Amino acid sequence: MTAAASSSRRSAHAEAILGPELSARLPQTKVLLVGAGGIGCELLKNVVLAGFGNITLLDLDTIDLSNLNRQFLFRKKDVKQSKALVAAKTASAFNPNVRITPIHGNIKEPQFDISWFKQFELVLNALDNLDARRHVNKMCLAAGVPLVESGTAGYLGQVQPIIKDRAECFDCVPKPTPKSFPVCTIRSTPSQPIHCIVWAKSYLLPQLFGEDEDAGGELDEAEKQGENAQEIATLRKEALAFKAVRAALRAPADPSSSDAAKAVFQKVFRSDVENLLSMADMWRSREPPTPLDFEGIQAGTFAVKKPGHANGTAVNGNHMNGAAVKATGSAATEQLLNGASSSTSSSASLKDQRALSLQDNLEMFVSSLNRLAARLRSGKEETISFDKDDDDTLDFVTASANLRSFAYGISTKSRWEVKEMAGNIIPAIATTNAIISGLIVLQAFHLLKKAYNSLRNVHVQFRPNMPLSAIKMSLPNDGCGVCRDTFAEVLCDPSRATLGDIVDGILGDREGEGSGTGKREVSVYEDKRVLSDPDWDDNLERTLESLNVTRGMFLSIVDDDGELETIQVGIGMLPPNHPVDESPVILPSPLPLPKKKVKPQTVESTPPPPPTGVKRSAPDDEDVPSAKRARKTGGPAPPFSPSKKRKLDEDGIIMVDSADVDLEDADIIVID
Ligand SMILES: Nc1ncnc2c1ncn2[C@@H]1O[C@H](COP(=O)(O)OP(=O)(O)OP(=O)(O)O)[C@@H](O)[C@H]1O
Ligand SMILES: [Zn+2]
Repeated sequence: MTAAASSSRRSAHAEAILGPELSARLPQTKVLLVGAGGIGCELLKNVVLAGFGNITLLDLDTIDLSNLNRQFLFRKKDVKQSKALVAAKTASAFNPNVRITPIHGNIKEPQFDISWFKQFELVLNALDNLDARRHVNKMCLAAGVPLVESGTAGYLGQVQPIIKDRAECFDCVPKPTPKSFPVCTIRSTPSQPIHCIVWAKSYLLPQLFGEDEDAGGELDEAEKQGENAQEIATLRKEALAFKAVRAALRAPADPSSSDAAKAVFQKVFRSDVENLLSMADMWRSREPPTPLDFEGIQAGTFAVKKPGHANGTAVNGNHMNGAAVKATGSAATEQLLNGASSSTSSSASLKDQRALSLQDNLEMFVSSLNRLAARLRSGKEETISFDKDDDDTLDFVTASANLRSFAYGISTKSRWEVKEMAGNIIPAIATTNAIISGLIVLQAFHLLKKAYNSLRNVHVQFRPNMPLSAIKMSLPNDGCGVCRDTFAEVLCDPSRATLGDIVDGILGDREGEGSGTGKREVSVYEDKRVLSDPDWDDNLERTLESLNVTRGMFLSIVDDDGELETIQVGIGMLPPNHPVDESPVILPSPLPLPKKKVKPQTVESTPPPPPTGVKRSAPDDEDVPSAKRARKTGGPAPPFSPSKKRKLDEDGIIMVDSADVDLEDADIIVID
């Protein structure tokens, strides 16, 4: 058979389904796939077999052994190789006519700017995190390229076509916080195993093995600002106590000694619990905790009441909302006998899945703490953070969480369960990825054909009588702070172009037809940094480079009267042949003309203009004076020190300050 005949037989089915026009276009259609993981591998196979001929595949990661159960373009020999490169190589063999360009990189890198995105007719996302999804959403809006967004979490999945001005963008609907726990639930009144696990992973472990934070300075500041003095005194006492145990963990010691472990134990499972117990009000309507006794547990003479039943938990996966999805946690671990050795049911024979007794947990606590301390003492690591695949940290979190559960009468979890919960693991299901990848391609066809009425938001759901639901597209949210902006691109040399060149250039003089909106009162931001406002123009004469504004970033020009849409100016690079003696700025033509805002209230993103006042000037000694004026967020100080709170936020676990939250209600873990 000739090559031509084989090729026409290969595409016969696709042609029959897609029709001659679309199938003739596909070999030339340039498509970008972002992510070569669970969805990405399936999707790449689909787009190659559907007949797309020019595919760019981008992923920042290398192949892990654990990917092989569902990422079928990879084999064992490929472990540690670039996902993009291996996937491209494997899938190229499915069609000799396809050109796949793999890129091993992060989609947020500056070279992937608006101009770069503009080369594609279509972008398909197969990502696993909100941050990257938000970024691609914005870049596609700015570049005017349609996007198909997707995500799966266990049995659930979603596909969302996004096209500027015609359908909601990824940010039109605020995403629910993945998980949120009131700080005091984690800190003082845990009632579920997950509360103890979060405490061990995101509070205790960083306190002992994370960066040494000068809580003192922050507390001084909080005191000056009139925060509750008693609370600050308690926090100060606690910070000092932690300083002492941190020092003990780092001091040279006999590796077989359990002194440091005992000191930590006495502090967190005894003194802190006793302190809490002394606040009688707290325990009027809930069971008081029991301080634990180190020697008593070791000797088998110490007993706590039997733990109650815990509910299943919620964990967070790569569902596109970043929302937690309820996973049916295994039944509450068996009621444990105090100090007795573990039960030996058949399922418990697997080492990681057995239920751990109080004694087992104490042993694991001491040994893991000593192992972690030895790592610090060896000088190879300065800090240690949680990693589900790091046995020492997993043991420590399992044991600490379970000991806390014992103190609070909560059921405990096996090491296996803790790994799943602390590592935010939802078992990925290859079939869901396959269904979603098929649906992505169907939506991609609608976009290519401009069959906008056929576009659908599709959900794969856990409902046997209706596993798929397809919803007509909603129009963009007028309050969306992302897709309601007006986008433009400026090509410039950041070392020569000033902020004023860009802002004045984009606003234009308004004398000629289509020449911008003219001079008006605006504030300029880069992300959350204020670079100028009507009363503060010092930065306008500075170069973008000196303001740390570089390729790939956006300058947001916000109308101070709040009447016109914000202009988002993407910073791109001058063409290589641009003469050096010419202006270092190429403005878009025509200049962007932002529309009147429908509603002044934005959902999120673009920060509101700061309050204007007297003219301020930037202090001379500051490199980027504007950074100082970044928006302030956050309410009253949480019981964690502010920097600790930030840490927890970054960790993906949001602590809600619960001063005015009803505890019973707030205990609910948010799920999508
Ligand atoms: N900013 C980014 N730039 C490029 N690729 C990204 C970015 N963020 C995530 N990815 C890629 O998106 C893919 C998502 O795939 P998936 O959800 O299957 O995750 P995974 O890392 O392969 O699996 P698991 O998290 O279960 O180990 C990953 O391969 C990841 O490397
Ligand atoms: Zn939007």
